[in-house]
Amino acid sequence: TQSTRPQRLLGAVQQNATRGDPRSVVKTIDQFCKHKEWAMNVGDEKGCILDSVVSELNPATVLELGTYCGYSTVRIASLLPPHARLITLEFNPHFAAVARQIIAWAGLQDKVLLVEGASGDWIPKMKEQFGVKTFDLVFLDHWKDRYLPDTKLMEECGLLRKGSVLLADNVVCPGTPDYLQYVRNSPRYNSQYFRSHLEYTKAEDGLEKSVFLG
Ligand SMILES: Nc1ncnc2c1ncn2CCOCCNC(=O)c1cc(-c2ccc(F)cc2)cc(O)c1O
Ligand SMILES: [Mg+2]
Repeated sequence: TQSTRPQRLLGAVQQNATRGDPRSVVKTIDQFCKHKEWAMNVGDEKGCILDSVVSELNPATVLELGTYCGYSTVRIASLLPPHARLITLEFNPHFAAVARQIIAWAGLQDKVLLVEGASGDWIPKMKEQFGVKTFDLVFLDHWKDRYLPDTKLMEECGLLRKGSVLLADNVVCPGTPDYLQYVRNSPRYNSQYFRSHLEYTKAEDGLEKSVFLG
């Protein structure tokens, strides 16, 4: 049977990256996507912005919506303090299977809980299922039309506290206009746009960082 792009990406990691070395996993994926096949990882340019937000925040509890192959999962988890935890939700079981192996190759499986399913189903169950109180950081990188409803759902479920940070990928390309309008106009958020480029291309894209004010 034909291999899929995520499987080819996993193969590249297993052949070229050093086990237990997150930076080499990240570098290998970026090389693959620049020189072999484009894939929808946040990429190295936006990835550096992600790294700086994570490092500045030093979060104890992180939620990632949309794991894909685990590229941003590895970037985030590699910067977390020892007892911090990252919960990442992936809808597509095939993507999840590849991501588990990439996260394990990076040696980060003890910091990461990968949950398969739709964000809308899991967000209301976070507290009871995983003992989460609130998230210090949420990285939104899943279906672009789910950013706004899931943000409202997180508010309603009491998963955000004063100072919680939402960091959203692709707010320009593919674009999340309803989400942007909400976080930029709501008195409950302080929002800031970090201009960048769509991963591995020259097209404009960026990350929106929104601090929940409670
Ligand atoms: N737990 C969950 N609950 C609900 N839904 C979920 C989920 N987990 C996953 N999903 C489903 C969607 O996951 C992937 C979403 N990401 C993208 O679609 C994406 C697309 C591009 C892109 C593509 C083509 C272009 F031409 C230009 C840009 C770039 C990006 O950086 C992207 O992130
Ligand atoms: Mg993205």
